[in-house]
Amino acid sequence: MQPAISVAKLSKTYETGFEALKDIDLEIRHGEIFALLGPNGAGKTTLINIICGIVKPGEGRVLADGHDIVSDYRAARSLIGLVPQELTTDAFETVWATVSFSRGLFGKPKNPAYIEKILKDLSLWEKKDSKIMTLSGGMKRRVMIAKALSHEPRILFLDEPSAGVDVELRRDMWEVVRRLRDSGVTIILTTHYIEEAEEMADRVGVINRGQLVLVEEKSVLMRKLGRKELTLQLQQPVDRVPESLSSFSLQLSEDGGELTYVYDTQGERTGITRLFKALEEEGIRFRDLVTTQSSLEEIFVNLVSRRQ
Ligand SMILES: Nc1ncnc2c1ncn2[C@@H]1O[C@H](COP(=O)(O)OP(=O)(O)OP(=O)(O)O)[C@@H](O)[C@H]1O
Repeated sequence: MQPAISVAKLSKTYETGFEALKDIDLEIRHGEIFALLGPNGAGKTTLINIICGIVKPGEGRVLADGHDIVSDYRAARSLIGLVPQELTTDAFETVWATVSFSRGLFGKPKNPAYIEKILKDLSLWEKKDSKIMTLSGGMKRRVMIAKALSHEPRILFLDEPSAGVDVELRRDMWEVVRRLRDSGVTIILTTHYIEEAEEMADRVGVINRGQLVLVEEKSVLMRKLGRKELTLQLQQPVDRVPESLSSFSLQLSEDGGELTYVYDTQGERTGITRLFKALEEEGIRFRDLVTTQSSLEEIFVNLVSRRQ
């Protein structure tokens, strides 16, 4: 099966000479929620806008379910729905008219039953005859999603879905997005909220200064996050780790004064009790200990700052 989206060697330089994307390779799988994480100005919107045909690509190639987004634009675009960062709806139209009109733009025949379904799924049914300007910000955002879904796309892009949205509504949005994924829609969302990526994504990509610096299963990232380091400051330095402690994969500091042990906080056993017993048997005493744990936030900050 073709990937939902395939991006190969994609670069983009704006007319100002600014290089917004550098040599991006990325494949999005069918049915996944992919979170593209990155600081302001990293290139997230540029990447999404290129895939959705709003910004012209530079070098490279983008396929949507095998269709080239330039040479086979209509086929590619009809597969894609985009919920942009800014709310862009006609304030004087009703919810029903706005969403139906969007469907028409894609040349799709009228399908009131389908429009009814998406409005109900997004809890907008009661508001179908309300003018957009009378809706709350959260409702307006739902309308944006309904518009993006109006032509039955199989791939949905959400650009910063929870920017400027309160915590409650954010949780609501996550629920909506999950339900869409369960119905078979592939979701790509951009965010700079690490919490959002943690909560929602099957895979996470980190983009910084136009480069994709990491793509990883969230579960793998979380396992890395579950790892903790225990550092023991020894009373007496040792010149090597004794043979009897080799099964613990300890790291000895250069001066021999510190031993570091990495363990999994989510594992059934951390091995710490066994380690302490083995140390005692070897006559190795410590005067202090420190534990540290890295968070997704820390991994993210490290990745981003390393490339400043
Ligand atoms: N039309 C344009 N002409 C020149 N530079 C642009 C243009 N559009 C975007 N840029 C620049 O490209 C860089 C990437 O912008 P982009 O909007 O893709 O970032 P982003 O990761 O989506 O950021 P944010 O989280 O702030 O939305 C920014 O430095 C931006 O100023």
